[in-house]
Amino acid sequence: MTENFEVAIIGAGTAGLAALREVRKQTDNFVLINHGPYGTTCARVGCMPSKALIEAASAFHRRKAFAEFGIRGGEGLAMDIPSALERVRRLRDGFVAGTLKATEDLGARNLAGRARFLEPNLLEVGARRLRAGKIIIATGSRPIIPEDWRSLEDRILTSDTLFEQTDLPDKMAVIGLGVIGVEMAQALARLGIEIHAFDRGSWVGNLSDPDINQTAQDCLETEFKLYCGATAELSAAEDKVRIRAEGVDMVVDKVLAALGRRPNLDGLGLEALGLSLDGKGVPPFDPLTMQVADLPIFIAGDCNQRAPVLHEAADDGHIAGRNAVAESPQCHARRTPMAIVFSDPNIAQVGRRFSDLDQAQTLVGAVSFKRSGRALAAASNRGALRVYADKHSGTLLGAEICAPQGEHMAHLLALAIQQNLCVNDLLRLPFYHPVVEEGLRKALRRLAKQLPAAPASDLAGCDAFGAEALD
Ligand SMILES: Cc1cc2nc3c(=O)[nH]c(=O)nc-3n(C[C@H](O)[C@H](O)[C@H](O)COP(=O)(O)OP(=O)(O)OC[C@H]3O[C@@H](n4cnc5c(N)ncnc54)[C@H](O)[C@@H]3O)c2cc1C
Ligand SMILES: NC(=O)c1ccc[n+]([C@@H]2O[C@H](COP(=O)([O-])OP(=O)(O)OC[C@H]3O[C@@H](n4cnc5c(N)ncnc54)[C@H](O)[C@@H]3O)[C@@H](O)[C@H]2O)c1
Repeated sequence: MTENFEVAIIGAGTAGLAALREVRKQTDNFVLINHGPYGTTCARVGCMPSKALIEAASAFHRRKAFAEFGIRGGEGLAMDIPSALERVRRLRDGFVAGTLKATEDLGARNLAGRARFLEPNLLEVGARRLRAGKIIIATGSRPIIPEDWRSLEDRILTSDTLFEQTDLPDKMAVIGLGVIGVEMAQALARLGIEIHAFDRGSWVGNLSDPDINQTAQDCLETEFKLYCGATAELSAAEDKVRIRAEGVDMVVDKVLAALGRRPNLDGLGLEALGLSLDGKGVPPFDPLTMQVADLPIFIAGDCNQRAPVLHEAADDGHIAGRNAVAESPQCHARRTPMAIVFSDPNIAQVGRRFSDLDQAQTLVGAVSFKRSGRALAAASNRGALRVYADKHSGTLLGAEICAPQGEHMAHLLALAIQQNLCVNDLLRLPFYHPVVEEGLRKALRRLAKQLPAAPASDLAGCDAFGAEALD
């Protein structure tokens, strides 16, 4: 017998739950299908446990600046890694419990099982057949592990297993220096583990501006060994792992694989939709409506690979949920792109990527944080930032950042870009003293010098003194 629903949501992660919140406002005739653990990737194995580990590692790392501040005894401090990991899991459990509240009153409308499309409106879950007017795919993604690494079994960790460890070994490799690789390599190094980090490409943290990429590499290299442009070959060495790459032959205890994530779309029966899928198995969809081609199907969150970060997954789910219960799909304006790597210094990207800009039409304002007054006071004076603006109008286009408290400057810039502000508009706004944002202002002033001057009566035209205590 086929059961009938107005809406079926596949996946109870951030995107699926955001969709559920919207669908429930309009109908009770829905079903949520989830295959795998509940609790969302973000809370269970993603944003939250990773940030908890980073905080522990950074707190311990701070001892290295103690002598500079006149604090003695920092060398005598020790890291208790099992306790740090226990705290990560304790916090994680609290975050997961919070997400479970979203499904606790669903009863039979919450179905544990793997969904598979038989037709665009018909799903199979185990022995059950569910027909739904609209279907939302929100199945997330999973870490990529190359097939030939699988024989190394638990010597290969991923973000799915790292936080489950009760202790960590003395020497590890991190392979892949995108977002997870950079965050975790630095955190593990700060916990006291000898880290060797490899990427087959030459970019770290998904940056695309060569100057900021170099700055980021210079900063990270002071804490662990970086091998960029090195494809690592792995093999077993007794109970350890041998790593060979150009000029490298070493044995490590464990490897953290951070090679990217694959969308959980295989096994969903998407071939039943009659669409051509891209190389990652993603069907064509409209990012403004989340609709898949012209089908009564929506695709939200990491599984569509558009912007695999939390707030975008939540927005995707919101749009998909609203459109699944709308008479016809409505377009939604999307937010200014923003990505933050929680390394120290923070690495961030806002607005358009440097690599996507037409360089002939773009002005750049750059600043180093080596002499930032506030960063000097905090002994965190390293990093740089580059802001991009349209050559003719001065409109802010984007920025790439590797700077202390870069996460906050990224938000400020995202706000300005979303409001279509120009360089001088932003320079007219207040900057307090002494804050790291004065560094951003310096970069903006350098941009302003390349644009027609602001009116003399305008505070946007204030010059710098060139002394940390005056600017
Ligand atoms: C280590 C790590 C750190 C991160 N840190 C950050 C951060 O600091 N900031 C940030 O913005 N983002 C971060 N992210 C990214 C963020 O976690 C994701 O973008 C977000 O969680 C994606 O949500 P989602 O709903 O698409 O997927 P998920 O939360 O993974 O939900 C997918 C759900 O679908 C279920 N499912 C899968 N296949 C099927 C199927 N066939 N049938 C039914 N159900 C299925 C899964 O069990 C899961 O419950 C991080 C990710 C990782 C891995
Ligand atoms: N702070 C955050 O917002 C945050 C934190 C963690 C994860 N995430 C999300 O999770 C997603 C996945 O993160 P990720 O770091 O796994 O992927 P990623 O795509 O960011 O980086 C993967 C890296 O692995 C490298 N790589 C791939 N195959 C390789 C190989 N065989 N050998 C060596 N290097 C190889 C790539 O060159 C790339 O630099 C990201 O897209 C991100 O959006 C976000």
